[in-house]
Order: sequence, then structure tokens, then C-alpha cells
Amino acid sequence: MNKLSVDVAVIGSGTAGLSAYRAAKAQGASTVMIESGPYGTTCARVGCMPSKLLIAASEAAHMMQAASGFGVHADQSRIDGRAVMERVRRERDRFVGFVLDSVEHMPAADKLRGHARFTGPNTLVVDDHTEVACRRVVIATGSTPVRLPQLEGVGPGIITSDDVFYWNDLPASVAVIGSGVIGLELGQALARLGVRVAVFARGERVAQLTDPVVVQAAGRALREEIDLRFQTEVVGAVQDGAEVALTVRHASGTQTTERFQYVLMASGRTPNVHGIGLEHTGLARGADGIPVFDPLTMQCGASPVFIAGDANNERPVLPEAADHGKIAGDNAGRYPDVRPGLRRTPLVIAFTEPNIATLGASWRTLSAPGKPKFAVGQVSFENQGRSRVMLQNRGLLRVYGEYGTGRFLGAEMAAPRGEHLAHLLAWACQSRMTVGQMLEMPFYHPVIEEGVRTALRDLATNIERGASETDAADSEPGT
Ligand SMILES: Cc1cc2nc3c(=O)[nH]c(=O)nc-3n(C[C@H](O)[C@H](O)[C@H](O)COP(=O)(O)OP(=O)(O)OC[C@H]3O[C@@H](n4cnc5c(N)ncnc54)[C@H](O)[C@@H]3O)c2cc1C
Ligand SMILES: NC(=O)c1ccc[n+]([C@@H]2O[C@H](COP(=O)([O-])OP(=O)(O)OC[C@H]3O[C@@H](n4cnc5c(N)ncnc54)[C@H](O)[C@@H]3O)[C@@H](O)[C@H]2O)c1
Repeated sequence: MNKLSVDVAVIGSGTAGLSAYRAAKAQGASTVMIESGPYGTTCARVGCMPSKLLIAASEAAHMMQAASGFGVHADQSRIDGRAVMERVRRERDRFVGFVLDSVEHMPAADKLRGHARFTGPNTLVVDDHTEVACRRVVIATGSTPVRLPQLEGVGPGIITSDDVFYWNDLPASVAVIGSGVIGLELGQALARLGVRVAVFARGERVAQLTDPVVVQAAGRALREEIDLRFQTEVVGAVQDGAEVALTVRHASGTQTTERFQYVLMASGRTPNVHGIGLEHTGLARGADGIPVFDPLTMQCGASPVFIAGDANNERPVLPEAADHGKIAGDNAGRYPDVRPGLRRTPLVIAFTEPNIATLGASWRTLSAPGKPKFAVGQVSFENQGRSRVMLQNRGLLRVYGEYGTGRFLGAEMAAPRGEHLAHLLAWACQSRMTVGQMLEMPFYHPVIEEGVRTALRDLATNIERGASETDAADSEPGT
């Protein structure tokens, strides 16, 4: 067994791990980065980038169809599935290439290949070939798609998002299990590319939304394009040649069986904190097995162990993985002088159309028992000027504000160009602006942002009403 002694060991070379490695090195710490899988990051290989490439192709296909609404007829449109997937893989490989280049330029002594696991609070063993004595550790092991037990061992037709971006051609049909972010992004993209898609959901969840009014509006908008089947439970499946016969149970109790080329499990992701010897660290862990950590420092208790990215499941999206990694690596490098790092206003965007975006405090957080009442303003995009002009008049925006101070708290939306509206609102939220201050900002004409102004005016009115005419404590959200 080889022996290695370092100041900092970073487990994982994804976005969080790479950012932790750089930050620890910047503190002058001797650092090793350990990776068990392929280099290239989940985001670039099988996450953000290839999924957005597939969505971009689907938008092109959708525009051809939507054009007839303007009197423009793209007569002979044809989707070449092989060419679509070839571009997805080619461009994805280009993005992966940038990551591989940066890893290539790291000193060889700073990289170790193999599965790392703790054998003690300050020791790791890598694949039984190297023992690493490390004064500090950053766990940046990412997450893995949840596999449904009732679909285990069925056959090659049962897949996860990890498989989609290696396809050589578009399939004929896909059943998507889960109406979360992955299920809806991929489900809508594949449907727009001519694949027969059905999305099966246990409940009525729509991506990351928590506001029931926005959930309703988003579900309505998406249903225009996707065969979305709420309240269905997967019972089991059988691989039958090139197809999978999928059996689901409906809310009525009846069961139906349908055949698809693939069944895509999009039922969440599990943090990779199991099988890494955490039981040897003495760290306190939550019910989900994740070490208890401080989200400002990423430190696990008072220990020299830090946890970053999807592994801690705090906000499992790319920008947060990068921020987590920087904070964790910086603190691992400077330990025991641990400092709080920069955390930003929460922002999540699902690239469906309409975009589904949430920022700041969620409706669910604000509505938790014991929390003060809050005011709500809203706008529907169905009759919003510019949205109608572009034939993208679907969706709803709800904005939340604090009674008394008038401070803007957060928003949830399914909105045309929602990715941009969400940034605008997230910046206002992080700047701790009041609704009044936001309404003093410029709004051009005719733009979708005028819809945001309508929602903010509505919110301002409701805040005013709550503060002057009613006791805030008696008012319900939305009044
Ligand atoms: C389909 C899909 C689409 C997405 N789209 C978006 C998007 O549009 N926008 C967005 O912000 N986010 C998106 N995400 C989420 C984003 O990709 C993740 O939040 C981010 O990549 C997490 O980075 P990470 O560094 O935590 O994990 P990863 O990049 O997964 O890195 C973890 C690394 O640790 C390694 N590892 C694990 N265990 C060990 C061990 N014991 N020893 C050694 N190495 C180990 C793994 O092999 C892996 O390389 C998407 C995710 C998916 C799946
Ligand atoms: N645009 C983005 O930012 C983006 C895109 C894709 C993925 N991601 C990240 O990846 C994470 C994982 O995405 P996801 O869509 O897999 O998870 P998710 O948590 O968003 O959704 C999982 C869905 O699966 C359902 N589900 C859970 N268990 C089930 C079961 N046993 N049977 C049927 N349905 C079940 C849930 O009700 C939910 O609707 C997201 O939380 C997000 O952080 C982000």
C-alpha cells in the first residue's frame, strides 16, 4: 500500500471538488484530489450541458411547429434523430474537453485515481492501493440517480438521465418516471423532438415549485405539450424484446400496462455519502446519512471535514456546487481559522417552456407554521402584451413581500423567458430591495418585464392593504 501525507484531501473532481481543490491550493495547502469515475464533471458530461443541448434542438423543432401560428409555414420539417444526438454528444464532448484540459494541467502528484473511503477521521484508503493521511478533508462526491426497486433487474430498457446523452439516435417512445426538474426538462424536450413521451408522477409535483397556485398554472401549461399523468404509481415492468411493458397503478386503484422503448427513472438523486466510511469519522449525521454541516462554512461540526456540492444536498445545482466547493476548499486550506463564505440568494431554473423558476424564499418556507404572514402579488402571462405578441402567453408569476417593511422576499413562476425574469428578481432579493424600490426601476415597453411590474404593483397594493386596513397577523397569504 502506498502512503501519502497531505494537508487537504478532496474526494471527487466534479464542479465542487475542482473548486475546492483550487481554493485549498490558493491557501498554500498541499492538496490531493481523488476521483473514482471519469473526469469531466457531472454537469458537463451528463447534466446541465447535454440536457440544455437536447433542449436547444427541441426548441428548434418546436419553433417550426409554432411558426404556423404566425402564418409562417415550414412545410417539410423533418427531425433527424441521429443528427440531433450527434450534435448533443459532439458539443457535450467539447465542454467536457475544457474540464479535461484543466485536470490535465494539474500536477500529477495532486491527482489520485480510485474510490476513497474513510478508515479514520484523518485517514482515507483509495481503492486499497494508497493510504492518505490528511489533516483536512473535503467531501465533494456528488449524487447518483435514484433507482426504483420495482424496476431493478428488468433489462436494458430501464435507464436514467446518465444514459440519455450516449444515445446514437432518438428513441420511438419513453416513459418518464417523476415530474421533477429532470423528468420535465427531458420529457418536454423529447416530446418536442417527436418521441412519444408519457410522464408518470406519484403526486402532482411540478419541478421545484412549491406554490400551489403556480403548480396549477405550470401543470396546465405543460399539459398542452406533454402527456402528464399525475397520481400514478409504478408497479413494475417487464422487458419484452426492444420494449418495456410498464405497469402503473392509478389513483382509482386500477392498473394499466403500456409499452415503451425506454423507461427513464427521473425520481430524484441520492447524495454519494454511503459506502465512503463515514462511520469511521465520528461525525454527527442526519437521518439521510449526510454529516451535519454549517451552510456558511461547509464545516461538519467542529471537525476538519467539509462537505460541498450535491453530496450535502443543500441546493443541488451547479452554481451552488461551485460556491460550496470554494468555501469548503478555502476553509480546509486555512483550518482551524474557518470563515463564513459568500452565499447567494437561492435561484433554481428548470429549462422547460415556459421556464419554471424559483428564487429567494419559497412559498413553502414562508408558509411554514410559526412564520409571519406574507403578502402575495401575481400576474398571469396569458394576456401579457409581449408574451402574446410572441405566442408564448402561458404561465403565472407570484411574488412575495413582507408586511410592514415592504421587503421583497422571493418568487415562484412558470413564465416565458423566466430564466431572465428570475435573475432580475434574484438580484433585487439579494440586494434586499423593497417592492417600492423595485417599482422605481426602469421598465421598457413592450417587454415581458412589464408582467413583473404588474405582479409587483399587485404585491405593493396587498402589502399596503395588509399594513393599513388589516392586522397582518390575521391576513392569509395572497390577501
Ligand atoms: C440531467 C441533469 C441536468 C442538470 N441540469 C442543471 C442545470 O441546468 N443547471 C444547474 O445548475 N444544475 C443542473 N444539474 C445539477 C448539477 O449538474 C449538479 O448540481 C452538479 O453537477 C453537482 O456537482 P458536484 O461537484 O457536487 O458533483 P459531481 O460533478 O457529480 O462530482 C462528484 C465526483 O465525485 C466522484 N466520487 C464520488 N464518490 C467518490 C469516492 N468515494 N471517491 C472518489 N471519487 C468519488 C464522482 O465520480 C464524481 O466525479 C443537472 C443535473 C442533471 C443530472
Ligand atoms: N435546470 C436545473 O437546474 C436542473 C436540471 C436537472 C436536474 N437538476 C438537479 O438534479 C436534481 C435531481 O432531479 P430530479 O428531477 O431527478 O429530482 P427532483 O427531486 O426534482 O424530482 C424527483 C421527482 O420524482 C418523484 N419521485 C420520487 N420518488 C418516486 C417514486 N418512488 N416513484 C415515482 N416518482 C418518484 C418526486 O415526486 C419528484 O417529482 C434536482 O433536484 C436538481 O437539483 C437541476
